Amino acid sequence: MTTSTLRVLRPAWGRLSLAVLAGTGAAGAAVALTAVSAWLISRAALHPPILHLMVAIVAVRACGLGRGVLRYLERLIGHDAAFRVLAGVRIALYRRLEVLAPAGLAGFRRADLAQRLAADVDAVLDLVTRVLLPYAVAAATGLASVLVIGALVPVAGLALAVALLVTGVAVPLLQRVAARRADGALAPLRAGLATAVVDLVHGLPDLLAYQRIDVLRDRLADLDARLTSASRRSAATAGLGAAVTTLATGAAVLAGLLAGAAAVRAGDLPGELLALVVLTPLAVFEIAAPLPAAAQRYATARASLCRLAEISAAPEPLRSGPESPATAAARPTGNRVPELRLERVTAAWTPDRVAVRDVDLVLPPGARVALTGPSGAGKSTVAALLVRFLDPVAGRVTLDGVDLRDIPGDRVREVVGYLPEDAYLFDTTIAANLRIGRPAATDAELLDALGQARLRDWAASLPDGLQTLVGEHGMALSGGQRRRLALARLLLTGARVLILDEPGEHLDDATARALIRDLLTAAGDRTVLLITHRTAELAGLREVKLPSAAGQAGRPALRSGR
Ligand SMILES: Nc1ncnc2c1ncn2[C@@H]1O[C@H](COP(=O)(O)OP(=O)(O)OP(=O)(O)O)[C@@H](O)[C@H]1O
Repeated sequence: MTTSTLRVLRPAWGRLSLAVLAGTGAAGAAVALTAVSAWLISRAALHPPILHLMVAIVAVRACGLGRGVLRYLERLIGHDAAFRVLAGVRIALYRRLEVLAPAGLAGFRRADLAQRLAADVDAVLDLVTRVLLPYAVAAATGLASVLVIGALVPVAGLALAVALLVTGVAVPLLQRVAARRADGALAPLRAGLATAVVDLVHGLPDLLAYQRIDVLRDRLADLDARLTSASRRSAATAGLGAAVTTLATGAAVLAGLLAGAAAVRAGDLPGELLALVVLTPLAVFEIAAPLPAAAQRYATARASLCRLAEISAAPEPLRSGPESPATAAARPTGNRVPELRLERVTAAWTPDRVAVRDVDLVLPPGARVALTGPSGAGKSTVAALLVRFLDPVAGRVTLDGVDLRDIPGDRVREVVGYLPEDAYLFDTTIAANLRIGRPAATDAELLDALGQARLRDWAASLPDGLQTLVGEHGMALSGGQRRRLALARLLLTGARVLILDEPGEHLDDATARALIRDLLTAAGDRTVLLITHRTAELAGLREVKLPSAAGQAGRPALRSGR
């Protein structure tokens, strides 16, 4: 097991040990049941007084009952431990996502990320219940059985030990060599397939319109073929493992029979113990048989853990650390509208590409500024810098003179609110979507915010009012209603600076103008930075223009907005 695997399991060691103990007890009871039964049948054939058999009869009953009870306990405790490990991994991962999003996740595709968060995390469950527990239980039971059989007939004990080593160690190693690439490729191939399917679902209308569905279908078919081939190779090695295990079982039983019979003939073993020596390996192999499959699952689970480790190892996009008391005291709180500044800021989402270069921008308290520029100039990047989704690689962003890098991101976003271009509406009610802005808001406050975004009459006209469901991505609403609802949510946050990224996008000119007018009115004394490329929306705003991306590369410094 790798150190990262051990680290994942660490929080549940106590419960895992208990589960191993119960599992070993259950497996031991199963083996003992076979062994004692074999002895009992043989001994009974000699018609001894019934009292000579009483202990064995009670032992058979105890083993039969104990096996069920201990097995139940193993399942209960083992799954409890597994779910605790799973919860720990999930929480750690979500905490990491919180730190990384959005800039640190730029290198991950969404469907792939979803696959990592779902299927790869679930692999942890397999690791505990189908790898660790079977191996630990089989090792303990196998060792005890080898010792008992070996004490009776050393050669039979040795044969059992060799057969168990073949099943539990040699076969998995051989399988690993044979299916190394296949097992490791399964998780990434599944993720690739998920990404392609999500692409297909999202792009279906366009592909149908262009009659190019074959493009994605071919890609899906190719991925599917590779996944099938990897699964087939993986299944073939699993089948081979099962065959070798069956052979090893047969060999151990045969060796037990031959060596046992020789021992009986030599007078070294009472005849009634021969059945025990011969049949016990069968019971042991029932416990050892799943080991090759467990080892194979370990290979898949390890690939999944590696994919999770990639998320943990992704570099943090923002400088983190505790906020100093001086910064906490200096940063604006309450209703005061602060000043925001970008000073010669250069920023990049990925190390190889600068998104904005040497940008200066001042947003005095209460300012109304329109940030314009051609597509790709970096307007949304400036917004991301102002809400500390991204830190500059050069220059600095300040809030009332305090460098944003010294203020935790969520504290910045209490003051600076952001309405992204594609503001997300959750598939729930209007009220629940609004309360993301202010969880404790009363219905009256929600209605007030809707009123500021000019949606109050519409909401009042709905049969379910605030409890109306907005549908997936807010699809039950019109484009304008979606934007206004997102604006109402932003207004609820109490942020004193509002960054609005293309709020009129995809709306007709008249609707867009009406929306901008309404939001500027709703903004009151707050600072507003409106990102737009529509000159129709500029009325009454001071314009700050970003040059094109090509222009920034050629001309390093941009001075504007003072
Ligand atoms: N979340 C992100 N992850 C990675 N790169 C990004 C991200 N957002 C923007 N970029 C990159 O930063 C550069 C500037 O893009 P940005 O979206 O800031 O420009 P823009 O002026 O807002 O464009 P548009 O008007 O088309 O929305 C582009 O090269 C873009 O690919």
